[in-house]
Amino acid sequence: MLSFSRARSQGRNTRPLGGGMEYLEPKRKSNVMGKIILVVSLTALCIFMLKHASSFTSPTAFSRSEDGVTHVLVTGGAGYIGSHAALRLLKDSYRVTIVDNLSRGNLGAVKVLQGLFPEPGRLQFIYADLGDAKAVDKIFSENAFDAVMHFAAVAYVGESTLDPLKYYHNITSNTLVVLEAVARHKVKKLIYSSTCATYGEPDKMPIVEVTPQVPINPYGKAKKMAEDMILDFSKNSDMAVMILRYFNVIGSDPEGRLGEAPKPELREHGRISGACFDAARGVIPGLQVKGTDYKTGDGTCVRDYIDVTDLVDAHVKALEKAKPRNVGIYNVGTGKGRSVKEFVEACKKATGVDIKVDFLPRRPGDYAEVYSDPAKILRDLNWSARYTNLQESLEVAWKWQKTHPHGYASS
Ligand SMILES: O=c1ccn([C@@H]2O[C@H](COP(=O)(O)OP(=O)(O)O[C@H]3OC[C@@H](O)[C@H](O)[C@H]3O)[C@@H](O)[C@H]2O)c(=O)[nH]1
Repeated sequence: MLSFSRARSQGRNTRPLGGGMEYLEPKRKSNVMGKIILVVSLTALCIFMLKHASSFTSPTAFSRSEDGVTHVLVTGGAGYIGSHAALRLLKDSYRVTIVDNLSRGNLGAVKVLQGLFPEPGRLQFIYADLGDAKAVDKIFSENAFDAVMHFAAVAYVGESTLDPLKYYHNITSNTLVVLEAVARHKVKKLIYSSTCATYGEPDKMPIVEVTPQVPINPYGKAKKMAEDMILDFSKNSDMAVMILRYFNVIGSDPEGRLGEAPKPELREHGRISGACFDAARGVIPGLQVKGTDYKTGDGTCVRDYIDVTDLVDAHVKALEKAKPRNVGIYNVGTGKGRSVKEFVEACKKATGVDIKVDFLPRRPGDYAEVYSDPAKILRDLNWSARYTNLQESLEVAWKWQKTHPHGYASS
């Protein structure tokens, strides 16, 4: 049989096919013998490829874990939390497919990941909207996912009160599309990004997983609806489900590769961390603290700030420990509440900037105080937050912010 090296030495073109195989361009003017050899070689190549189909699939069709590598679909993987999760999964040798419509996420984050993991079969990015059920089904048909981590969602409490239909549609309808695809294609595991906002404003702190969920804003209500859809579906399914209720996520990759880069046009709805950094950089004149008359120690809202590195660690643990026909619901927080005023002081120290602060009336949709009891996740998944120093988490995030004044557009 004609070897590829000999073909090359004869000046003939070859190109990689993946899996260590190459496509051999036929000689233009060959004799009959040459043609026979070529046909035999290509037939042998085809048989070999069919037998080892998973190694030769195109870049838009990754395989399931038959080759020992678990394939995880990360929806919203171009976003802040999704990109950090994808990085962690890739570091842990998972195969990752990111699906994102880039409405809130950044292509720059995907490019960073592609630069870090360029090897074939590690990471693919598919630009698609989860609202497009046909496109989603095609993605599931062309790939074989072992697990889905469903991060993609709009996620600003303030915005949800101003544009509730966007939230109800994006969060519930898109989750339904994902669930239908998961069911049709028999994906074994689902890890869902839920939120402390589903609890609303409970009477008793800290919040445990059985604390009644009485959300008070459209964001929390839509997330609760999505949880309910997943729970109802899971009752007659073999799927392993983990629902993670995040508290307030901060920080960024300690190695400075990824960060939080919200869209500038959404700044008015932005989270406290983004607003603090924008104020420290001088992009906005100062930080607006929204509400000082809450029944809390200093009158500002209390939140439980969880570092994104810890959060993605919880996802990997959830993925590893998810069991068929089982649902795990976990709070992901530090167990410690900090007021907005405390947050601002920590941010001033972390950035070294004496941020100007203005005090404004309450923001609609806000609840006074939430912090988690993280005992259940420690007991079941052996997870606890390690980065619990608020200032240190903000210092790490600030480093990325300073080197990326225009977000990923700076890279
Ligand atoms: O500019 C700002 C932004 C926020 N805040 C205050 O800071 C506190 C935290 O607000 P954020 O918008 O950062 O976060 P929220 O608590 O509203 O929700 C956040 O945590 C739960 C997640 O699931 C949500 O996706 C996330 O947005 C609130 O009291 C808010 O009013 C300000 O005072 N000024």
